[in-house]
Formats: sequence, structure tokens, C-alpha cells
Amino acid sequence: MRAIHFGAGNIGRGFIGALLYQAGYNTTFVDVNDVVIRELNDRQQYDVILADENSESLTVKNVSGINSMNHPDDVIDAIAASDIVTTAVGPNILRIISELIAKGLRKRLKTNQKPLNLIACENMIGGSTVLKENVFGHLSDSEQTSCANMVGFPDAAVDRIVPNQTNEDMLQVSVEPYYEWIVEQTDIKGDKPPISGITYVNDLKPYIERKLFTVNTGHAVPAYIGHCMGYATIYEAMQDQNVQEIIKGALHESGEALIQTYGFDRTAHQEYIEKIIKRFRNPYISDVVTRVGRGPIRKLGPQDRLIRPASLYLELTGETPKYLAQTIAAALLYRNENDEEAVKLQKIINEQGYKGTLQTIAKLDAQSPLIDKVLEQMDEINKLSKA
Ligand SMILES: NC(=O)c1ccc[n+]([C@@H]2O[C@H](COP(=O)([O-])OP(=O)(O)OC[C@H]3O[C@@H](n4cnc5c(N)ncnc54)[C@H](O)[C@@H]3O)[C@@H](O)[C@H]2O)c1
Ligand SMILES: O=P(O)(O)OC[C@@H](O)[C@@H](O)[C@H](O)[C@H](O)CO
Repeated sequence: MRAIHFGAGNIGRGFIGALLYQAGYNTTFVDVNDVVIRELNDRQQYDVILADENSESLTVKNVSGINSMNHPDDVIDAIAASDIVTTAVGPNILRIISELIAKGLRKRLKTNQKPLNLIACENMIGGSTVLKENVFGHLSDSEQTSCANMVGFPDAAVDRIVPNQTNEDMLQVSVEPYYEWIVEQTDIKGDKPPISGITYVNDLKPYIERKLFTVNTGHAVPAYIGHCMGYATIYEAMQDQNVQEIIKGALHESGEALIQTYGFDRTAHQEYIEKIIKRFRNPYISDVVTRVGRGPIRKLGPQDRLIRPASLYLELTGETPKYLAQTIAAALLYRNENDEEAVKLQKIINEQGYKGTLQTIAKLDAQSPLIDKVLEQMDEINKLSKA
């Protein structure tokens, strides 16, 4: 079985690549990072280390790489012949890789009639659906009709913390032991990919929202509040009493929104929250706040981890969420000159002010009580950053 995986980064090598290998696939990574691609081709294997007291390691074998900038035709051929295509490139890159994928599917229509599934493993709602829309934008009507019958784009939720890291061995990747990969089976074409780490469900929405609005909402607290307070890593920020109070409060608020929306069991959800907080305190992982806070414009989007649970909480309880508002305020204050979106965010704030920015980026109504709450909580965050 042949797999094509776009993005040989943290999640690509440390999570999806490892599970594909364990399921028996030969995996070709497609990336624009030439150094990583060369190493993959030279060695055809790499190690994944579990970040806990045992440091267990797995050697992922049967891997190769293609630099899509230098060898786009090889990517097209590989897609035409593959049994599964996965991505972990970041939500904003899906649009960029879609033209090459469309060319691969066009070739496949002529050469290979086997059903194919493409699974976007990104932190976003409807990632594979977004990929499909972009790919279909490059295909003719008749190609779209043919693809609609034999190519599936099942949405997915992926959960495993894989920090940025610099190891002596550049392909080695250290990952937390925990993982979850959930795929919506209703959109699969042909047989379900035989990957034992995947949990197949009929309706992904409750799972992706629970993951994004608990793991990623929670993660945003030590990232943005921690950054304001001068902490460099999630682990350091998680030792702070203020961060602990805010994360508990924010996850109580997002939890209330999730429980009321999906009817999750209250006790089970609280256990889920506690397990996640424990993962953020893993002493074997050093995850910088700038990775977790990366892309603040995306993270302040209307459907993402801060605004969506805050809006839902307001809608369902009639109260404005204090702790989510504090985290949104900290995200607005996030400055990092190495992060393109953070720079752009500060430019928008300079031009439009906080209120205008929340209307433009978060798509909040000018009258939304959430805006006033965020502005009110900005003072609290400023006090914390001076403390
Ligand atoms: N790291 C985590 O803890 C984690 C966990 C769950 C989900 N995710 C999600 O996985 C995705 C990837 O995150 P990551 O942490 O692995 O990021 P990363 O930066 O480590 O990896 C992304 C990779 O994509 C490559 N890339 C960029 N443009 C490309 C292009 N045009 N074609 C092919 N490859 C390209 C980059 O060179 C890089 O190797 C994101 O959507 C993220 O939200 C990350
Ligand atoms: O990848 P992002 O930028 O959407 O979010 C940063 C982190 O919260 C995220 O990568 C988590 O580590 C991951 O989602 C855990 O499963």
C-alpha cells in the first residue's frame, strides 16, 4: 500500500507517518523543505520518540520524499498511483497544494480507477471539505463528476502534541504518547483505510468541536496569557496560578457550550478536561508559546478555538464568558515579529482599534456584548503582564 503525505513536519513525521507505517504503508512525504526531503530519501527511515519517562522509540521505515517545488510531476505520478493521501501542512497551505493534487487526480482518472481517500489532518473544522473545494476549483465539470464517484474527502480530527524541536538527528521527532485520529466514515470511497489508530465515526462535528474547543482552546490560554506574562514555554506558563485559574475557567465556559450543544456527559467531559490539562503539564515536552500561539488571526477567526466557544456560551447561557474573553484579549495583545499573522494583526489593530479588529477578524457584531467583555478584560491582562 502506498501513501502520499503532504507536510513532513511535526505532525506529518511524528504522528500520521508513524501510524501509516504501523498500518503497513510505504509513505512518500511531499514537502517544500529540501533538506528534510533529501534526508528522507537518503535514509528512508527515522525515529519517533515518545516523550515520557520511558522514552520508547519507534523506527518508521519505508519512507521517501518528493520536493514539490522541484519535482511536481513526480507528485502527480505518485498521487495517481497511491492508496491514500493525507495532509498536515497547516490550514492556510491547503489552498496552495490543491492545484498539484488536482493534477494528480486528473492523471488518476485516466490511469487508475481505484477509489482514493484524501484526509486533511489539520486543526480546523471541515479541513478535507475545504481541500476538496480547492481541488475541485482546478477541475472541469466532467472531471469533478468522475472524481465525485471515486475520490473521498472525509473530514478528520487529529490530536497529538508535537512541539517544534531541534534534534541532533534532524528527522527524529519527539511526540507525546497520547494520540487520537478520528475520521468521518460517511465520506469514504471504497474500503475504509486499514489504519488501526483511526477511529471511524458517522458524524465528526461533536468530536472535532470537542477537540478544538477543549485541547486547542485550553492550549491557547498558556500560549497567549503566558506570552503576555513573559513565559517562554507552555510548561512554564502552566505552573503559574493565574494561568491555572484562567485555563480552568475558559475550559469550564467552552465545556458548558459543548455540553449544552452536544449533550456530553458532564462528569466525562470534566475528566476529558483534566486529562488535557495534565498533557499540557508533561515535563518531558518543551513546547514554546510561540508555536502554540502561531497564527493569531486564524485563531481569532469566527469558527476557531476562542470566538466560536465564546459565542456559543453567550448564546446558550445568556452570560458573557469572562475567561474566554481574557484569552481573546491576550491574543489581541500577542506580539511576535517572527510570526507573519501576529505582525499583520498588530497592523490591523493600529488601523481599526480592538473593537474594529474583532468585527473584521472575529466577525463579531458591533453590538456583541463579547466585544465589551474583551475590552474590559484587557485591563486584567495588562495588569498580569506588568505583575
Ligand atoms: N504539532 C501539533 O501538536 C499538532 C497537533 C495536531 C494538529 N496539528 C496540525 O497539523 C498541521 C501541521 O502542523 P505541524 O505542527 O506539523 O506544522 P509543521 O510546521 O511542523 O509542519 C508543516 C510542514 O508543511 C510543510 N509545507 C509548507 N508548505 C508546503 C507546501 N506547499 N507543500 C508541502 N508541504 C508544505 C512545511 O515545510 C512543514 O514541513 C497544522 O494544521 C496543525 O494545526 C499540529
Ligand atoms: O496547530 P495550531 O496552530 O492550530 O494550534 C497549536 C496547538 O494548540 C496545536 O498544535 C496542538 O498542539 C495540537 O492540536 C494538539 O493536538
